[in-house]
Amino acid sequence: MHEPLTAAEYKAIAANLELPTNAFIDGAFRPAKSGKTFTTTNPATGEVLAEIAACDASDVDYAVAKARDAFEDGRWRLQSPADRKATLLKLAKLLERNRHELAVMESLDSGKPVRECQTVDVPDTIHTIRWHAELIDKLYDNTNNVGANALAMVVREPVGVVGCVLPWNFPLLMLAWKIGPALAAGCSVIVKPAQETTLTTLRVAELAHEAGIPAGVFNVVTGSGRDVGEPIGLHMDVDMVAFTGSTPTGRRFLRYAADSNLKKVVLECGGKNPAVVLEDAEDLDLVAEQVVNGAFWNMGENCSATSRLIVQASIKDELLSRIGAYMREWKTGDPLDPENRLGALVSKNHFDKVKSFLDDVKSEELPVAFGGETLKGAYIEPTVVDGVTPASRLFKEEVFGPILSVTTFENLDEALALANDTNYGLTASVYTGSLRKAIKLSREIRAGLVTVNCFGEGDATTPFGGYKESGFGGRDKSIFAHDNYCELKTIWIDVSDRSVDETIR
Ligand SMILES: NC(=O)C1=CN([C@@H]2O[C@H](COP(=O)(O)OP(=O)(O)OC[C@H]3O[C@@H](n4cnc5c(N)ncnc54)[C@H](O)[C@@H]3O)[C@@H](O)[C@H]2O)C=CC1
Ligand code: BAL
Repeated sequence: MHEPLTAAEYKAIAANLELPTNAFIDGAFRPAKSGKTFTTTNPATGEVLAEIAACDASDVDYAVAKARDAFEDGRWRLQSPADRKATLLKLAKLLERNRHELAVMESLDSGKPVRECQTVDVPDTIHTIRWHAELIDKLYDNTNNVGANALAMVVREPVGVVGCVLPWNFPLLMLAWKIGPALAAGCSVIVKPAQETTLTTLRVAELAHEAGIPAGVFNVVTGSGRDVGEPIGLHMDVDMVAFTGSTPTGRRFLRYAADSNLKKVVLECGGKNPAVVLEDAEDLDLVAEQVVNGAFWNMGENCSATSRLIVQASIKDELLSRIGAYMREWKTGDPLDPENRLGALVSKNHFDKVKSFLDDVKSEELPVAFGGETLKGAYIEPTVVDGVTPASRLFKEEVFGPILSVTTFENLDEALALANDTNYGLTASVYTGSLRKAIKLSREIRAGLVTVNCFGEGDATTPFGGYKESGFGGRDKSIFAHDNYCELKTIWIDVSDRSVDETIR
């Protein structure tokens, strides 16, 4: 069902797309109150795609008021679990019906290869919504064993109005990671997509309305971080913010919460993720394939991207030659051509940031093993840089682009020290044929997700999020994500003899 189409078929869909341009509040598309707009462009061509409503604090206030009304009157949260589940499953079906349109819209707006949008982003988005829908009527509240004199219940209640502030690298999927559990829990949401990638979020809101999610429950307020993100963060009537993006902006949300109503904050931020390859790794072809996938999937615009290859010195040359062979399969070019595995970077600004790392590589005279050049437009060749030491900016800072650094080690302790030599702690991969070493490294690397002899983000059942400056307050995905969007309430009822009516006794 999610097989890619041909380039000609994708281009035909692109030519006939109707693009949403207004915010979606209280069940309807609405322009910004100010009437202002911003331009969204296709980063692969520079072509203008649409003028989108540039909302501000007054639109946020309106959306929060509508979301609060919806929450308080219970039009969603008080529906039976079976009814909410049915509506979210209907949304999953509508996403499936519109899968080609969504894949093309995502590709045009972000520069992502349509092949990835079609085979990864859209199906994973649908699966995420479905997984959280299916969870709704399978959760039980607790009755605790507190003895004969009391009845103690611990029940989950939806946290309330949730601001979901999203990044541009996986617009559909990050939307699903937030709204899946939030809507399943019974919350109302105000989604703020990244300005670079607004289109698919608006389309999903429209489909959610068609599926039967009541007005006011799923709102999208479009605009900049300053004009929309900040007012959400500072709002006194927003109960929680779920954020994915950079660590500096994540820090701001903690400040906003401290300066307003102590709203709950869950942050999923950056990474500087190592792949540690030991000389006893059993299959170097598999390692090369996984490292290339980890480093260059989504142009490296991925918080979980493998960005530091930490390899035992004795096998470095052999591994690099196999990595080079796999890289030949990763063609860069027109995102609407399903032959291409890398598309354009998301914007000229971001291209300039990633290019600055290539400029550093040149000025530090680091050996470039593969790639290293920019291509016409916002494209950067997949690049592998050898001989990188912990002193280099490339070893320390998140690149968020297709550049992999290579550093060697001699023994396990050195490997572990290099892997942990970062302020981040999101993901790591370990490649070894020794179970003992795999367990030692996966337990001692300080990261929220460690994959052994593979690269990936787990599936819908496993939590995703980071240690250290990669995350705060909770995890995305899995039943743990559902818990983020719930408050726990204890109800303690005295059932001791003294409370029993004498006439009944
Ligand atoms: N998943 C991740 O870990 C992501 C990491 N990044 C990293 O961040 C770098 C910068 O990318 P940006 O798009 O600037 O990320 P960002 O963290 O600034 O943006 C993420 C979201 O926060 C909003 N935002 C920005 N400034 C805000 C503010 N002052 N108050 C409230 N909301 C605000 C944005 O509009 C967007 O919706 C990238 O180069 C990459 O290194 C970017 C996107 C995703
Ligand atoms: N890879 C999914 C999470 C992120 O990049 O933000």
